[in-house]
Amino acid sequence: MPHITVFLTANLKSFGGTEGDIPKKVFGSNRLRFLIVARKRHLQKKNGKKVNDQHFAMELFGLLKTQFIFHLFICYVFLVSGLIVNFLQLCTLPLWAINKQLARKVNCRLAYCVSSQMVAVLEWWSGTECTLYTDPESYPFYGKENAIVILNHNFEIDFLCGWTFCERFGVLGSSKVLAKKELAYVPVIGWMWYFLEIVFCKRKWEEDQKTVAQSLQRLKDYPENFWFLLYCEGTRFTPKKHKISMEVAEKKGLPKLKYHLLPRTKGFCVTVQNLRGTVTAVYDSTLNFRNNQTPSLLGVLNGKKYHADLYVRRIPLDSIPENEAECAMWLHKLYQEKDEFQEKYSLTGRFPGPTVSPPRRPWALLNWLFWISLLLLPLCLLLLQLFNSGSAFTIFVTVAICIAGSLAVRWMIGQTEINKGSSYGNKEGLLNNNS
Ligand SMILES: CC/C=C\C/C=C\C/C=C\C/C=C\C/C=C\C/C=C\CCC(=O)SCCNC(=O)CCNC(=O)[C@H](O)C(C)(C)COP(=O)(O)OP(=O)(O)OC[C@H]1O[C@@H](n2cnc3c(N)ncnc32)[C@H](O)[C@@H]1OP(=O)(O)O
Ligand SMILES: CCCCCCCCCCCCCCCCCC(=O)OC[C@@H](O)COP(=O)(O)O
Repeated sequence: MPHITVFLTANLKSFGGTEGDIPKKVFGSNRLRFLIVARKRHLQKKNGKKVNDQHFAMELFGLLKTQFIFHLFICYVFLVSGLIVNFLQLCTLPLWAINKQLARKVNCRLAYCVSSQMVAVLEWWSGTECTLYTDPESYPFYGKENAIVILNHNFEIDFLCGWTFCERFGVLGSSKVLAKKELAYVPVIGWMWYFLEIVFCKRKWEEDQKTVAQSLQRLKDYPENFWFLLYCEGTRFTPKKHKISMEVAEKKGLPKLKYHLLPRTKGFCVTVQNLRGTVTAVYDSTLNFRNNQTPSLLGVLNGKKYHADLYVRRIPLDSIPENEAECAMWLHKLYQEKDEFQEKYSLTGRFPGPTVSPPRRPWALLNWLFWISLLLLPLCLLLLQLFNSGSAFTIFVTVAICIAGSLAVRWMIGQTEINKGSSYGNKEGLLNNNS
């Protein structure tokens, strides 16, 4: 109880209360009662109606979610559990030589332990909602076949929304992406991807041509259903990158796009070529957020609720041309259609067709709660022992480790931020550079 009182007092202003709301000589739970009454009065004034206890509890929970201490704890659980998973993945190395398919299955489950934590934070902590616009005839295929997913790349958490859909259709552990090589070095996620056989590229075609094709060939006998995600734009949308890519479009005689960068076609063509016979369809996916929201991972950590709309069209792989030039033109045409969908969304606030909200499954939450309960006790014991020891040196070292850990996670979160993105696509043609 005392810590809640301290917390509420510290946040009195953001709670809408004033110092005058709490009599000076009232302490403990009585002080808490005064604080709650002050907050309820503020909410009542704001909403113009009586505030019930449930509404008040939700408000309080919302405020708790913005507290840095909780973010630190979430990141601690993510980092430590992630490193444990990385270690376990390393232990599966001998298994690859004995039973490759079993090793792959084990690694899918281990990867799920990590990625589903981020999904749990999105779905259960921030309460973000995801609506799927799709043809009911395609729905039964989702999660039951291998597919190439094409997605627009405008949002900092678009990959996380993708993961949420993977989770809801049961392919989260096994799903793949054509990712830039830099991500392979990101602790936890990048290291985990190595064992998931994620396909990496340097975004230099001369070097990627061979390695990407080889990595794709390895997926031919993958033992689990997977979605292979391709961000054909190759980089995240910024006004500068858009302007340059439209100059390229003009030079190539292609129609201009308003909401997308000009797609890079080589990765798509090589993927279709190498996964023919392994995947059965392309899921053309267009993502947007309601009310022009610009979601971020920090927003999600702060408990901010977003509403994602995803429009998915299932296109059988057989209908995509085999010839490379035709395949490239097919992709350009697809992006012109995607641009029209975005235009309609910006005018009407919705995509075409019927909607469905595939339900959240409990597994991501259960996995997260498992790691929280496993790692909370050791943390408490460590902190207790530390402060009981009274050794200034030990306390200093622990604080230094905590600061280093926090900076590492902040750097990882930075990888998702568009303003810290690469300069790829900032310069036309051969002048591209990835730094
Ligand atoms: C039911 C539910 C359905 C769906 C649910 C949704 C999703 C869930 C699915 C799966 C989830 C799984 C995992 C997700 C988890 C995390 C993902 C995280 C992030 C990773 C993402 C990335 O890292 S994106 C970056 C890397 N990927 C790519 O770049 C892919 C696209 N790129 C290519 O294909 C490239 O061709 C390449 C990389 C293979 C090679 O790169 P290079 O630069 O060498 O490209 P090109 O040779 O193509 O470039 C030269 C050609 O491009 C023209 N050009 C030059 N300048 C520009 C410019 N500024 N804009 C556009 N085009 C330009 C140039 O003229 C050349 O043209 P050519 O005609 O000669 O080709
Ligand atoms: C449980 C929740 C804990 C949250 C705290 C932990 C945060 C850890 C975050 C790790 C995130 C690492 C995953 C990286 C995915 C980034 C996807 C992405 O969008 O990459 C950008 C590239 O496509 C293109 O790069 P640019 O050329 O635009 O530059």
